[in-house]
Amino acid sequence: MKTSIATVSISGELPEKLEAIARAGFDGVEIFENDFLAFDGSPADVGRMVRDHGLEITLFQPFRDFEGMPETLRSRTFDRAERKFDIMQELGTDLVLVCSNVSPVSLGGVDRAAADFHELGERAARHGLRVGYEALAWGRHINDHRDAWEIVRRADHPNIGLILDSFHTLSRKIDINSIRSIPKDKIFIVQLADAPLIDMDLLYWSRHFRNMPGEGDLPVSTFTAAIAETGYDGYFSLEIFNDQFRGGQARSIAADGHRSLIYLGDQVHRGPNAKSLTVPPMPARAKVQGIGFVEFSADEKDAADLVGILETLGFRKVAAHRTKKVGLYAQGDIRLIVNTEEKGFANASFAVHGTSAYAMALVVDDAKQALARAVALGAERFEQPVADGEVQIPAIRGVGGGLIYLIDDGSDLGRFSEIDFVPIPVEETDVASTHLMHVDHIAQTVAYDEMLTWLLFYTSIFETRKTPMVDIIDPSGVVRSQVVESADGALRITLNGAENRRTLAGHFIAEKFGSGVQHLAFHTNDIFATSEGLQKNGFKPLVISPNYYGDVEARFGLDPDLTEQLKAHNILYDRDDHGEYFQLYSTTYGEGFFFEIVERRGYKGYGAPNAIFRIAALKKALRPEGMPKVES
Ligand SMILES: O=C(O)c1ccc(O)c(O)c1
Ligand SMILES: [Mg+2]
Repeated sequence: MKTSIATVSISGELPEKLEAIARAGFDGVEIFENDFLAFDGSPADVGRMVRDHGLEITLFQPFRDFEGMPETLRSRTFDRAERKFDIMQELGTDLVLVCSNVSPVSLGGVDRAAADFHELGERAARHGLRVGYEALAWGRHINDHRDAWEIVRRADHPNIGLILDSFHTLSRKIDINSIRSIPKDKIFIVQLADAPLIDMDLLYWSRHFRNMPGEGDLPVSTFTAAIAETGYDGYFSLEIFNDQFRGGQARSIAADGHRSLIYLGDQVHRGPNAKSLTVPPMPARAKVQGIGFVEFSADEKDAADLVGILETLGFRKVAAHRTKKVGLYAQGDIRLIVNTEEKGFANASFAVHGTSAYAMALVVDDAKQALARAVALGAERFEQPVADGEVQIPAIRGVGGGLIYLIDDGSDLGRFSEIDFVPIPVEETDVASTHLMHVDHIAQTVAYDEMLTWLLFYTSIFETRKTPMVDIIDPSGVVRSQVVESADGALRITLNGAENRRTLAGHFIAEKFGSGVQHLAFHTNDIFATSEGLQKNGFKPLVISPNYYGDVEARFGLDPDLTEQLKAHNILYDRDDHGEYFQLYSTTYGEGFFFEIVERRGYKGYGAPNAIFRIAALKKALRPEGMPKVES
């Protein structure tokens, strides 16, 4: 496969778009007519600029309202086409996209349209050009690729072919099997776009909500597999009309687009009957076995406070780094690292973001393979000098510039804590046991327009899936929440996208100077026993409004004794088809970081219905005692 993207998919002026597209690694670019019209250079200038970036123009588009025009308008339509042919020759591209006619005056009839295309093919051939026909999902007479294909077939001209666009086919739920019988040389190019499932007018949905393959809910990989089965191995071109992308960062949108195509190619290539698709070789998605550790960067003063909280949570210092000011705290399978080094990446991260959980380690089957896949998908590798004999753990940059370490059990990477750390002998302590077992989930807060970037990042590199987006109501706005999780729950990451800085999540991003881990949730098998241990340790739970408990009792028909217990321990409750969920929160630490403790009795979700109460309580706790509310 070769990769291309339409200029319409990216924000900025044409030169900026091309720079971003080239830098992201695309082979080609579709020139959208409006981008060309708004640019004050000649078509030849544009062509040169594209080629100077090492790109090829895959097509020029769109040419609208061509086929089936009544006689009076027909000859003008052909004249219009001739003018486009001249521009294309100057630009240096041989393909134009004709989308199906939407004009109310256009006439139907497959043979009439085929005759028009035959004639257009003759004219295009004189210029050495080709014409691809695409069925818009809202075309007046032609809105199904099967009908467009029939017209192309009847036009019977070597310079006339078909353009398939996943959005138009999938938005109308057209049978994908119908693609398999199209000869590959009649598919002139394939356009790809995904979209979230929203029930709305097709044209509006298409023009505003498309997103990169893998970011939405359409079966784009099944569509692409059907195309690969024809033997087609040409350009796959992203054509993404998206309001958010138009206003976004050109470089990151382009990078996401390239990642989405490479990931899609890899997925399709791994399936049956698609071996003719040429894709960059890379290891399969990494299966995550668990969270190896979470690392905080802090200065000495903040670290003392943080360690104090960790102790109330029942953690104990179990090892100290051989050469660095780094301590390892553990409980059950949970390992937390507190790094107070005055140099290196952790310190740089502290300087920018303050105390934060800036790194996490994922335990995978093979860390080197996982790293190779991440790098093949455009992730940024991270390395910093290590002392002699210490382990260089493979790492990539993640959310907010933080780190994701990749460790495995098959090499020294899994034993880094034995190699780099000196154990601290177990002492008698008066810290009560709190029965925390493993990290249940890691909650990362990101700017709203980064949500799709990180969803694609995690799902393309690791064996995970994303859950549908849910809206979390914060008293000051909406926070969009979406989960990335592995099937067995070994990796669970909740991504929260904040649209404004008055929400708890938005405040966190503003005060921390960027995205990052906002809370860590630990699992217990007995939340009431945990709560008792926490109380003994002086842990300060987040106090939940008493009104909550009356409602929860009524909603779920809870035994009043249970409600009383929940209330006494400030535990939130939820239930789904699989079971029950219990949640207990800490108050906030610093600018809105907190801990959560959960008990899942079969429950699969994340307590979204409780978020509004939790957020209200956290915001109350964030405000200094007696101070009026500053934000509104
Ligand atoms: O929305 C449109 O008009 C439009 C134009 C050209 C395309 O290739 C397309 O998929 C949609
Ligand atoms: Mg299209």
